[in-house]
Amino acid sequence: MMEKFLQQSMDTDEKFYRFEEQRLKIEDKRREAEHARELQMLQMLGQMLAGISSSVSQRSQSIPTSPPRRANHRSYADNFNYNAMTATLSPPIVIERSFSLHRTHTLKDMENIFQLVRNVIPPLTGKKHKGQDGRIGIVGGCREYTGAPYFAAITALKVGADLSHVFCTKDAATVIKSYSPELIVHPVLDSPNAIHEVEKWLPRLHSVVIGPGLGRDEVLLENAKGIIEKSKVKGIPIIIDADGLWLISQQPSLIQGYQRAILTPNYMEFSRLYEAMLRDPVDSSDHHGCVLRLSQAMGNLTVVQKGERDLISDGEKVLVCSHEGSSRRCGGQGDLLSGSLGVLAHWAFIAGAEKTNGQNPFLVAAFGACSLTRQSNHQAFQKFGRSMTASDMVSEVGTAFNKLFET
Ligand SMILES: NC(=O)C1=CN([C@@H]2O[C@H](COP(=O)(O)OP(=O)(O)OC[C@H]3O[C@@H](n4cnc5c(N)ncnc54)[C@H](OP(=O)(O)O)[C@@H]3O)[C@@H](O)[C@H]2O)[C@@H](O)CC1
Ligand SMILES: Nc1ncnc2c1ncn2[C@@H]1O[C@H](COP(=O)(O)OP(=O)(O)OP(=O)(O)O)[C@@H](O)[C@H]1O
Repeated sequence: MMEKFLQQSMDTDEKFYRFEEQRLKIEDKRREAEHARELQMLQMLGQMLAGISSSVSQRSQSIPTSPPRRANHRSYADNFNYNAMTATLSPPIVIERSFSLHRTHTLKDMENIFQLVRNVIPPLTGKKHKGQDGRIGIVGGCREYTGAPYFAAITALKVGADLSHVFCTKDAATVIKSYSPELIVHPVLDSPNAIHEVEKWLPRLHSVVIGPGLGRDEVLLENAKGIIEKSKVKGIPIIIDADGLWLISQQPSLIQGYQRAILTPNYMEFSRLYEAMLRDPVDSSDHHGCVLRLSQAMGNLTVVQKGERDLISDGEKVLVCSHEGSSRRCGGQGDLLSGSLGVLAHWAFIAGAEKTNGQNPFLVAAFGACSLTRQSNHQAFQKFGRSMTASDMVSEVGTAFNKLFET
């Protein structure tokens, strides 16, 4: 009886995967045709620009053979130099399906990227001092939203950062402190010299996460803008989430071309950004193309489009993370993602090209953070089902991390 049931279940699986494989092949063909069309248009555009001015013509001639220049991933203090033009016209478009629905490829490709994530995790040794494995700053937290910055900051610690700072409004600070004695909370975000107060800490921070629970108050958004500008000058990796993305959709040039930034939009935030940058609505039949185009339009910075499947792109590749989570969609899950990404982005950034096998470290970090969030969700859902909350996910981060990256 049991054998028959298992056989039937395997047959059904087999049929499903065969069907999915066919569907993916058709989808790939359609995308290839679309990319060929895009390349043709880009070439025409390059020719048109060549005729406009000599300086533009020099740039457009060099573009077809050279991919966008990457920021040096080794030192935060290095000067940053990026030519936004190269992103708009960059031709090397490679779609990488890291997690296709075809079983054999799925496991192999997923495993390869997991291995890269494992490579960048710093070893725990007796030789380090406090702070060396990560000092992360979260900019957000106002009267309405105190949970979001807490979730991001505590997740950063649970992933393995040594210190987690929250820069929030005065109102929010006591509340956030009361959630956790582990967090360092600065009640400065609505003070008259907020930017300066945060800037003082920047030399000691390895990455900043801007936006969880920031709200949309004009003064707070203006202060967040100043903090982004100061962080850019210092070359610090910046993760922008939630209301930080609202700010970027109003003023994309604030982060455009800064390749040490990672944007983590949910469905709504992605649509807003896409429309602001591409002047077109999102094409719901081509999610890969949309995330690729948004990343290119932003100057090849890393974009993580969260959803049923997370799509991660740096304008050259698209990674897909469909690691099993659950159907429970309680608020706060994106905050866990941005907090864990703060740490992983720092680790991947300093790890060096040999550890990431030459891959963009921020793609590797984003894949790690998405998988970890989904795994935490999965484990918490197994225990609590419909009553699961973001706090339950936070409790699972440690075991989820061990399961994915340390076994
Ligand atoms: N405990 C706390 O403190 C928490 C605080 N948080 C903080 O809240 C702040 C605001 O963040 P946000 O994401 O709610 O704002 P926003 O972008 O306006 O989106 C809302 C609109 O988008 C829509 N919508 C969303 N997803 C969609 C989808 N997949 N598909 C389709 N539609 C979708 C949805 O539409 P609706 O379903 O209501 O019609 C809704 O209208 C921010 O600071 C954040 O950090 C949270 O982190 C949670 C925990
Ligand atoms: N339909 C889905 N199925 C499975 N996982 C999902 C689904 N939608 C989102 N997720 C996962 O949940 C996490 C957070 O995504 P979500 O879209 O909820 O972010 P958010 O709206 O910014 O969250 P927050 O409530 O913190 O603001 C991501 O890791 C994403 O992969």
